[in-house]
Amino acid sequence: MGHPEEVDVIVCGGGPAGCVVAGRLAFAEPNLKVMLIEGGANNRDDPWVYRPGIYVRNMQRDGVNDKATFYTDTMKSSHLRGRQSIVPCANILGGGSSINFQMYTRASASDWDDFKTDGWSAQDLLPLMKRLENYQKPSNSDSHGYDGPIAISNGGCVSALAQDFLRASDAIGVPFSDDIQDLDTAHGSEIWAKYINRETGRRSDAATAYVHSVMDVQNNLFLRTNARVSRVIFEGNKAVGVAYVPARNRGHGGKLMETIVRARKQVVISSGTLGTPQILERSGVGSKDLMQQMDIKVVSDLPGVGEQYQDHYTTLSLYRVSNESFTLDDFLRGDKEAQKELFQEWETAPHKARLSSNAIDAGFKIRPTEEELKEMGPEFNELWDRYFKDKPDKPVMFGSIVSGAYADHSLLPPGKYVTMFQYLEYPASRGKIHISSRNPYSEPYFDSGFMNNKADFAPIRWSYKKTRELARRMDAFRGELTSHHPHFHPGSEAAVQDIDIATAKQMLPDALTVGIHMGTWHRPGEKFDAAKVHHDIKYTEEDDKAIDDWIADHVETTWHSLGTCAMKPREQGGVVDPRLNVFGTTNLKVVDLSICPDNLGTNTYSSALLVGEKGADLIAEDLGLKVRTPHAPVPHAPVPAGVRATQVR
Ligand SMILES: Cc1cc2nc3c(=O)[nH]c(=O)nc-3n(C[C@H](O)[C@H](O)[C@H](O)COP(=O)(O)OP(=O)(O)OC[C@H]3O[C@@H](n4cnc5c(N)ncnc54)[C@H](O)[C@@H]3O)c2cc1C
Repeated sequence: MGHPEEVDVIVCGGGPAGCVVAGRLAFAEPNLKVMLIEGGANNRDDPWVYRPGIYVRNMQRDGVNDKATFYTDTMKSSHLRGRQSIVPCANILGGGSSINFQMYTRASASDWDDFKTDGWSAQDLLPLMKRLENYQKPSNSDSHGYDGPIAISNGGCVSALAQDFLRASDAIGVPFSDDIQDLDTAHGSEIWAKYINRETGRRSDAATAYVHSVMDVQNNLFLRTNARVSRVIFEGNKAVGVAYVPARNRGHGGKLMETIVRARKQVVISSGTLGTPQILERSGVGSKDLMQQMDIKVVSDLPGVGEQYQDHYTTLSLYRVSNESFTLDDFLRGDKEAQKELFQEWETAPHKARLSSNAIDAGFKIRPTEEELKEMGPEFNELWDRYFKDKPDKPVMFGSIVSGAYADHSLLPPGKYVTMFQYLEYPASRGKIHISSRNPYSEPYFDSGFMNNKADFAPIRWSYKKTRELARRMDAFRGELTSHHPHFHPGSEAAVQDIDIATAKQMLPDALTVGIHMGTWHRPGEKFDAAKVHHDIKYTEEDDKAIDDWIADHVETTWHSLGTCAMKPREQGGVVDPRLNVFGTTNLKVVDLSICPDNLGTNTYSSALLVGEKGADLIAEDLGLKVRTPHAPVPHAPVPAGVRATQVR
């Protein structure tokens, strides 16, 4: 069917927030014509999307996999010791939810309250948090929902390493809980839940849940993919449509091939934290000075557009584990037998296959003790007093274990690994993104801002030590992979201990070099025994400096971008009002994570969905409609009516 040239509502960008808005509005009123325009490809029934265990492939950057766009810092950063950071974000229908790691967590109640915006407190948003969930885990918390389109479960399997992690967590003072996503708990560990449907084994992405579901039963939702929105069309200050170009710039004699679609009622920008400010600026909404430099007519002078970029910061350390452990390493490094076994398992019984998991089975949220705070320096302590002290529901760091190396396996020695992820949840550093030209194919000016506030070093240093202590107390622990740890002085107590001799001999029984001695180059590791680990490693000032250098050299995005079009008063640099209207315009809203005025301590898919649900309600209200629940049936994943998903079998 051809596409209409005029519709009622246009949604630009098919990430989680955009899919929720488009799907909810179209389902609310079959006579309302809604168009969703997405820059990437359609994700429908793509096995490289819906099989949960293959997600790391989405981070390949080989020119064939185009499911992600890679934003690189324009300038080298002195805060990263002269390095440029890279932030991949989604370029596919479903946005981040089609390529992300599927880790389910939620923001703390105080995160929403800290927005200090009418209608956006945690209490206001709780019904919407429930509305979006099909929670498939047992829980004592009353904060989850059971009839929504997004499935949350433990996936098809939970590895034994997760239990090992949880026991070791307890040993370092982080207690186990059955649900730390209750909006309150800030110090505890759990079996980490996943956006995977327990009944089908499939990834629970936002396009399948909100868009394909509606397109299966109605014909008022028009989907345009591989189409990049270049700008919003205004009549005066009123948004009346958008122009888009083909996603790939394939010549056309140097001319822009723009197609224009008109919107009778509303234009919604949902192109994500890094995409949305670029569309606004190309449309004349942004800093007046920048518009004038780019020769763009100013529609609304909003200097806050593209500013206050935030993320969470990841460092990761790799540990060796016993040869008996199940990890994804052989599968990931391309071992034919391992791949055949796991893919076949998926084909026969996807709901209980090892691939219907992300292999990230356990994790924790942590806050420092009074003693630990003393070690964390004046910059972090000042932030602590101002930001964390009186908000006991805010964790400082998350940690999680991956059963396998999250790394390029061609660069690793053979063997089995676990990855300890350390995530800084509320960095004090800030970055920015702005267009460098009015041409939609031009690279923007991007400054991730990573580590540009010194307060961010101490909590990452602290959590590196914590996860290291945890790893050493796991029964499966067999050493630390030298290349993925700080470079401590070889004489220091903190010096990294690589694989132990017993495990190395088991792994390579015929090798002539296992155990050779060449001083600090090669030294056989002592046989390891977790039961003998009773004290924490003591770090010197020099060791701490080695950790800080390692952080500057390696810290990267957690792919949780937010904040570049903040919902706050215009005079404070705000871009949208509490109803998500863009200041100085009419019929134009922004609905995605760019609207967050402050950080959210969570893996952000849940928050993007929530912002989408809130945006859908606000637009429905503007149009005199009401969102219908339950939503249209999700393809492959029917939710039996009236029975809690946790009780269905
Ligand atoms: C690699 C990765 C791993 C992650 N892991 C997790 C995880 O495990 N758990 C979790 O909770 N969260 C995770 N996240 C974060 C989560 O997926 C995001 O926070 C969420 O997707 C943000 O939603 P959004 O709607 O704001 O924007 P996005 O998901 O960024 O969606 C924006 C959409 O707009 C499109 N777009 C951009 N520009 C244009 C344009 N000009 N025209 C048309 N379309 C455009 C993009 O292609 C994209 O589809 C991860 C994200 C990534 C990238």
